Amino acid sequence: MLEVQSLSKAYGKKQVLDSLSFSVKPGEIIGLVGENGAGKSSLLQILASLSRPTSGTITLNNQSYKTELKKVRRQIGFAPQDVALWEEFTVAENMVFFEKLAWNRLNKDQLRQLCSEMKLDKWDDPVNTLSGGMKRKLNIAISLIHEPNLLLLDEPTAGIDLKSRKEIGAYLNNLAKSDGKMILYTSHDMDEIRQLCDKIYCIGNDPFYYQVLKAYGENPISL
Ligand SMILES: Nc1ncnc2c1ncn2[C@@H]1O[C@H](COP(=O)(O)OP(=O)(O)OP(=O)(O)O)[C@@H](O)[C@H]1O
Repeated sequence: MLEVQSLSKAYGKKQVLDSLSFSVKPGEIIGLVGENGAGKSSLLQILASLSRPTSGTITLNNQSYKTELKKVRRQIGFAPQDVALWEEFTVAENMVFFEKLAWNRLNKDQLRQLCSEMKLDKWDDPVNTLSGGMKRKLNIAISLIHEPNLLLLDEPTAGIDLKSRKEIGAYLNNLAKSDGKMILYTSHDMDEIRQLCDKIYCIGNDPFYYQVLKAYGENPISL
């Protein structure tokens, strides 16, 4: 379980996140929504342990981000908004490269299987010949190599076609429901969020998203 207590983040004098408290249980998919600049990416970066909060506490499966960071990091998978891949190398070469940086060992067949589960079958193709959606799938596959418990995805479906969205959604749903992974996910697509997520957290001071989701009959939680 991920537990966040009174988490705040300021950049200089600019307060971005103000005393957020929430939790995520195994098997839950949480949608994070909010206007541009509300702080969604800032929150994911803090939860990915790439940035520090100004104040507040976070624990993952009872392990503290402050005192047990090494153990915590092993349990986190993060796919940032910007796709970071070796463009000239093939899908296979990228997977093998990132496997070398991971904590656990997977052989080539297992890495290929990970890509196939994402419906990414271009194993021998250079990344610079892939579509944006395929690159995003590869980014997610890479974030799963070390079998994290907590998966943080920053707009994984931005700018990709409906079929790939559905495939990514189905895959994430399976990861949560079959493997018990905790997934936090940002998107500006309300239909997708409503279909995929168990809970929706609205970040920021603007009540727009909250009101839209209420009008859809959802029960969003304002953080
Ligand atoms: N490293 C930084 N230094 C200073 N300000 C920052 C930094 N990172 C983010 N910010 C500011 O914090 C605010 C929140 O940014 P963030 O990227 O977290 O929002 P977001 O909700 O993810 O936005 P978007 O939907 O556009 O991706 C913005 O005003 C941004 O300019």
